[in-house]
Amino acid sequence: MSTTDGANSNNDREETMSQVTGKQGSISQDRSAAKQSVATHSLSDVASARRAKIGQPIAGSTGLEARGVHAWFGKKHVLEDISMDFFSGTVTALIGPSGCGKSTFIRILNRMHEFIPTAALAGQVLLDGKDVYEPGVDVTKIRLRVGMVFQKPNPFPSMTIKENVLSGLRLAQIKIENADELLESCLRRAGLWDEVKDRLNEYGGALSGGQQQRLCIARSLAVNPQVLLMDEPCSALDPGSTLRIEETVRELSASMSIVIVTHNMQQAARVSDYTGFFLSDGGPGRLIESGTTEAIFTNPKQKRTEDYVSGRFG
Ligand SMILES: Nc1ncnc2c1ncn2[C@@H]1O[C@H](COP(=O)(O)OP(=O)(O)OP(=O)(O)O)[C@@H](O)[C@H]1O
Repeated sequence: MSTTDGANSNNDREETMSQVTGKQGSISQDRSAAKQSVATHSLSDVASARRAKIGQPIAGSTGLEARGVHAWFGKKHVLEDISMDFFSGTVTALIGPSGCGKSTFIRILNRMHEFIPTAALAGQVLLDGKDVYEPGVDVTKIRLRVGMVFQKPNPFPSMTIKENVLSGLRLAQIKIENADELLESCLRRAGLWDEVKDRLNEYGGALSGGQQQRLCIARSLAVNPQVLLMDEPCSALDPGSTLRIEETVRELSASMSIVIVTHNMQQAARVSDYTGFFLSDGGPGRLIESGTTEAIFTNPKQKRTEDYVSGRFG
């Protein structure tokens, strides 16, 4: 189908949005005004959008901001000039074809990129206005405030369910008064309590894949993160477990900022408030467009975004 045919193109976009959300999308008939520059949403846009939906933003937190981020592996430039805002109380999906730098970008957000010996970066990542890459910043504290859930569930196999949830506290040498209360609250927030409350001393490895992933989410929650980064958290899971994790993401987003990398357009549309579309045209990955998820799926400014969300490539 021709992508330059306006009528067909609009029909395709309407179809895409109704496929991914079950709703009819409203399509702008005129794309001539589309800007060629990268669109980013400001913290105030995010805040006001979210305020309208769920009330006041979380006190004491201004969120996470990436400013002009570049990344390299050795001499290979893999990310170019990425700026995005992630406000508390919102979910942002990062989408784009394989290899465009989504995982590298979220690893930069909690200083995991520097684990790789050839990795380098430029730019700023601000957490509540302070650069996490400033000299003297305690990296362990950043990783406690900005937690991460990976593609493959990775509970500690030789630890019980209870030990897994509380393991982050032990590693960070945080002492707490009432471990059992915290254990229950984390497992409840991760949507796993009812399934494991009578099995807390069994090994984490005895759980199903979906349960293991929710155990990993509970483990992240125990150290009370402000931001949760999720790198394709459902790609190894069946559809039922995927929906359960998506419900958990929506529930958790009331109290933190969540950034989720996903190849699943339906998932991006179901769980996120904002979406960023990344693309590499052979060179470094760039943020082609970001905005509200509804705008990205129903009325993208860039043709490449439209082509990607319509499944024409990637
Ligand atoms: N450890 C590494 N060493 C060298 N190059 C790497 C390394 N990790 C990633 N890259 C390269 O960096 C680029 C971005 O990779 P990245 O994994 O961030 O992309 P992605 O969009 O998350 O891909 P996918 O959707 O397949 O997970 C790719 O060209 C990849 O080959």
